[in-house]
Amino acid sequence: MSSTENQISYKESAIDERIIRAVEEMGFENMTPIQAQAIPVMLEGRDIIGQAQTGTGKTAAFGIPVIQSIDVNNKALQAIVLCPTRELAIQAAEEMRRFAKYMHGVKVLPVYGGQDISRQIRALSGGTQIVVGTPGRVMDHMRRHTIRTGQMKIIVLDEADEMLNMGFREDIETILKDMPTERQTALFSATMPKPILDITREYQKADAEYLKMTPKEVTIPLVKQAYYQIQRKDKEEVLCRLMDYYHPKRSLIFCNTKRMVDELTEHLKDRGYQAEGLHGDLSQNQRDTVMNLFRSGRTDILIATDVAARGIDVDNVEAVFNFDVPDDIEYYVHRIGRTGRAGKTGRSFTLVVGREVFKLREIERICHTTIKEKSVPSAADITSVKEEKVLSEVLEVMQNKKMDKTIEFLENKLAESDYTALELAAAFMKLKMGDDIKDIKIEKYGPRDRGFGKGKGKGSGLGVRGGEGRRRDDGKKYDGKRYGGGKDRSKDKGFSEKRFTDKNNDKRVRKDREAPEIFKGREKSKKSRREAI
Ligand SMILES: Nc1ncnc2c1ncn2[C@@H]1O[C@H](COP(=O)(O)OP(=O)(O)OP(=O)(O)O)[C@@H](O)[C@H]1O
Ligand SMILES: [Mg+2]
Repeated sequence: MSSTENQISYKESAIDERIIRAVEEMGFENMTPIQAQAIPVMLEGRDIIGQAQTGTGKTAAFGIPVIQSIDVNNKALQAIVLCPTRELAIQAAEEMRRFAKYMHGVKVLPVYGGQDISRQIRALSGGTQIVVGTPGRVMDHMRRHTIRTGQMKIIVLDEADEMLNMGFREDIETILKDMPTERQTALFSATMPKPILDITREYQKADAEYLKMTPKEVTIPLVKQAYYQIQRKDKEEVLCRLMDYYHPKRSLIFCNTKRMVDELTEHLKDRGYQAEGLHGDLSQNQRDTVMNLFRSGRTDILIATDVAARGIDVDNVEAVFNFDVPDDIEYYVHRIGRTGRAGKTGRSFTLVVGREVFKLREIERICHTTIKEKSVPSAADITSVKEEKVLSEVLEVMQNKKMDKTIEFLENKLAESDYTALELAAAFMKLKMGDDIKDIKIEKYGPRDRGFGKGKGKGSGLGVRGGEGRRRDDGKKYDGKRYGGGKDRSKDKGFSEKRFTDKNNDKRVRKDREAPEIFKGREKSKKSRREAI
């Protein structure tokens, strides 16, 4: 992790030595800031809201104290961690199991929709003390009395803002009501929009600690952010050029709809890229297979809807592409946060068509970040990058392989031909480089877009956020009305300016304004778009 002054090692903390042993084996040396601040508070048994940038170790910030709080002699369920997606539940459960490696007798179980329930029931009856699950499936088990909350001590809401926003609010309330009132409630996320922060007060004790580790900049500075102003028809071409130019080790590409994910996956596969798609319409098995392929590196490009935006931690994701500009600012933050994790650097690329540039300006303004406009690499740029790459591979072969026999063979062949050795080398390079890159000219604007995107945008109304139609893990539709306690949603308009600011420090007054022309009609289309995720 990035070094800061006053680093605290795990050894200096009140963490159980068996957990420290496991954590050190995982290669962690010093606590990240959120861990250093949150772990002591949680070990004291106090309620907490932990807000820290993406990839800064929030899982350990709650995972370690949850494990330490378990009474190993008690086989009853003692803690629940709720996550918005199945993939995240599996991931968080796995990380917690690693922390608990030497805490013999602690049992952690992931529980999520789409998985055989009878198998889960058997596992639950075998003395599981910590459940990590999606709200829908946890509720299901509560109804069946296969999860009993009577002896629960801690509940953690990972990606709390997302879960409360997505329409899990009722489920979460039901789960909380079922738990002993003396329980400890912890909420974590990289983003905590103010309306959500207000809601959280209902769930926590009055002395709850709000730890905000996010400086002004909500996005992680380790991610170099760029955008490309292009025409819709060139999106695929530009994406491929960027991948060829930067050739990231592993990439995550986000689209706004399931359909787009499928189309783009096909397109990239046709062009010879190793890509897999992930979205909510796939079966659990398919989702698991795709995630495993990506995690193991057998596929280096994952194309996904926002199901993969929150919390997913895959090593060496060097680039995140927003094939579509996300609808919500939070999603921009979480999507690009799949890279630049645990102190590593990363890049993000956002493809912007026409007036979408105003959305980007809004994101920049609210996140206090800079997204640099860049021009698309030309066919010549990519060719020279490819040439350099092939040449460096060739040089490696020259240094490391015995070539006497091959040289002899080529000498004989050349002697019989009119070709020079240089021509032969050039032909081999061509062969290795594949087809010539089409020299299509990429224009910034189409005839209808001309004149947009120049100068600073006036704001987009992007802060108008809705949960309408967003789909949940269990396939039910989200009920936007639940958000904000069923209040009139129009009141939520424009909270964006304040969403990332500390309540006490926020002196700014938001000028009321209407969404510019371009985003009128957005409300209408939002529902159908969300349903397609
Ligand atoms: N102290 C540490 N030292 C080194 N690596 C760490 C440390 N703590 C956590 N990590 C690693 O950092 C990565 C990111 O951690 P984690 O997934 O918990 O981030 P997060 O804050 O929850 O991010 P997000 O907001 O995206 O969910 C993981 O691979 C984790 O194993
Ligand atoms: Mg996380």
